[in-house]
Amino acid sequence: MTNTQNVLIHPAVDNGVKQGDPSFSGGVLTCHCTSNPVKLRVGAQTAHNHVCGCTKCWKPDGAIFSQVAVVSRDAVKVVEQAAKLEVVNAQAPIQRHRCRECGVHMYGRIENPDHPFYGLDFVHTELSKETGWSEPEFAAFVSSIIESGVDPSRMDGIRSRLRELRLHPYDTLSPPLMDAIATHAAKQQARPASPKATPSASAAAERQPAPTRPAQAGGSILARLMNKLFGGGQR
Ligand SMILES: N[C@@H](CCC(=O)N[C@@H](CS)C(=O)NCC(=O)O)C(=O)O
Ligand SMILES: [Zn+2]
Repeated sequence: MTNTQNVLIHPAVDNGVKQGDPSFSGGVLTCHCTSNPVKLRVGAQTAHNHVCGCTKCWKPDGAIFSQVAVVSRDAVKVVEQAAKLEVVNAQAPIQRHRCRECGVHMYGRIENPDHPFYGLDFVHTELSKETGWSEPEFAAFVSSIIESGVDPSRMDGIRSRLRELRLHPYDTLSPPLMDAIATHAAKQQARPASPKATPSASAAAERQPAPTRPAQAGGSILARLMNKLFGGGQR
């Protein structure tokens, strides 16, 4: 059995995941500057909170995962020191606004209205003193921690620890989020997500070799959408 002792994920979960309060309605996130910190008011409960192993999400010192949740962009407002914020990468699908002094990411915004998650901002609720934020539910982009320098031999222990914490490890996003992305892709393709085959059509399909799709520049619509969603490796 894999030893999960001494496996640290993120300070918010290392001592057990603390359940959120469904009636919680928001709070203020503060950057790490000791003077004139940036403050962000998030006026709603978050959703889809998770730990993320990707190299792009902000992590506190020493953590191998970030903790990140989504909230409606309408609920997010910078209330102090907005001038200290800069966008990490304006080309990335998620435009992460960080404090240029302490480096903490205050919020990530999707500006592309065609993105499946348009309308949602990404926030790190550990930056708030308030308790009751929605709890992390799963672990995303787990294999990506190797890109940050984690030795691949540690992956079994890390995945076991995540399971112990009931943060199911996925190498992309959770099934509900991947389903939302695929549903968006299917709609963009202007065909129903689950076309109903008539009995005669499916019998005919069994007799016929599978039709080959015309080659599309950049691959399938889902592949292109995934590229648009997660970017092409730029930081
Ligand atoms: N393996 C890549 C994965 C990066 C990635 O796709 N991150 C996801 C989860 S945060 C994403 O949505 N990226 C979009 C973006 O960074 O704008 C890495 O670790 O850098
Ligand atoms: Zn991430």
